[in-house]
Amino acid sequence: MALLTLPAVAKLNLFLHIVGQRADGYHNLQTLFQFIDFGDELSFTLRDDSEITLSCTEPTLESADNLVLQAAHLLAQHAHKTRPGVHIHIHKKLPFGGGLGGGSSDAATTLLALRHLWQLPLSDTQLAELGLQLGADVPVFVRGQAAFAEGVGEFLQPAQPPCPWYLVIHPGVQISTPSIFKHPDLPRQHLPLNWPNWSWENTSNDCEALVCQLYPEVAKALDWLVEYAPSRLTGTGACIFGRFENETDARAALERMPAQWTGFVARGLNENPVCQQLRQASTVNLTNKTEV
Ligand SMILES: C[C@](O)(CO)[C@H](O)COP(=O)(O)OP(=O)(O)OC[C@H]1O[C@@H](n2ccc(N)nc2=O)[C@H](O)[C@@H]1O
Ligand SMILES: Nc1ncnc2c1ncn2[C@@H]1O[C@H](COP(=O)(O)OP(=O)(O)OP(=O)(O)O)[C@@H](O)[C@H]1O
Repeated sequence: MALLTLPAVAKLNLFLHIVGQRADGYHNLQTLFQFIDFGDELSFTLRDDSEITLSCTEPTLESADNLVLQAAHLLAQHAHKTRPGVHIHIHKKLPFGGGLGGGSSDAATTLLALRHLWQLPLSDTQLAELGLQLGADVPVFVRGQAAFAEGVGEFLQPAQPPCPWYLVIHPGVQISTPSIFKHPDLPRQHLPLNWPNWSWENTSNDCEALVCQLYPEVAKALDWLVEYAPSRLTGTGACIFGRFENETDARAALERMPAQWTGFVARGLNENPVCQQLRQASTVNLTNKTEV
């Protein structure tokens, strides 16, 4: 029986400005992160030995470089030697390489779940610092609040953007984040904005023009979606999202979406639901292995 079953939701970058580049090649960003109520699901079952094992509905992700295994092994370095082992199962629903932060969210949910199950005295700040070693998007999922982020994503200020309905479309291409950040034509000198003075109109995603040029299918999907709602690329793509005032309009657009793309409707969230669920789970009697 799964001891804990927890969500690992997606994020959107409501805007993404590249304001410079560090000496090590990483880019300094200004971005606004919001979660959406759609994502993967992770189940954690304690084992009788000390092994950490993984299964996934997507067989190609069942490997040692899965961010979930990396997160678990990283956290194990901070646990007592007698900590129990754990089997983690990922029910993958998020497209990978989609700019939705699926791998990062899975890693963050793993860090939060294992801190809870292994009862580790690590603060959110310490956990977010560990998460940053796994990926630039992990800290915001660990801290669990919609946020304006600077640096590579580690300097976070909580934010409360409006929570509209979104139609998220995957145009069927996979885009590697490093390939976009390495591209010579990527604009890297956006003038820093003075947070919290932002609006949809005075912001953008600086990767969007380049991604549309390199991947015509993304451009085609954006041209289609923008007829229904203000629309934008998330992260380095390939997913795009349109902002709707209500669910009915978002679902009506989804119904008309050309069949070659996949899409889903989701609500914006300013709190990562895994944090809410773990607060409730803290009352669970671990010795009885109660299911949550
Ligand atoms: C584009 C975003 O999704 C925006 O939220 C993130 O910044 C990307 O986060 P991520 O997928 O967790 O990316 P990481 O695994 O940390 O980095 C992948 C690669 O992208 C490049 N990279 C990433 C983030 C950043 N601020 N500058 C970069 O240049 C680096 O070459 C890095 O090796
Ligand atoms: N648990 C995981 N889920 C998805 N991808 C994973 C996972 N662990 C490792 N990866 C690897 O990470 C790559 C990027 O996946 P991910 O879903 O995080 O991309 P993304 O949505 O573009 O993220 P971002 O917005 O952070 O760039 C995948 O191609 C895959 O090889």
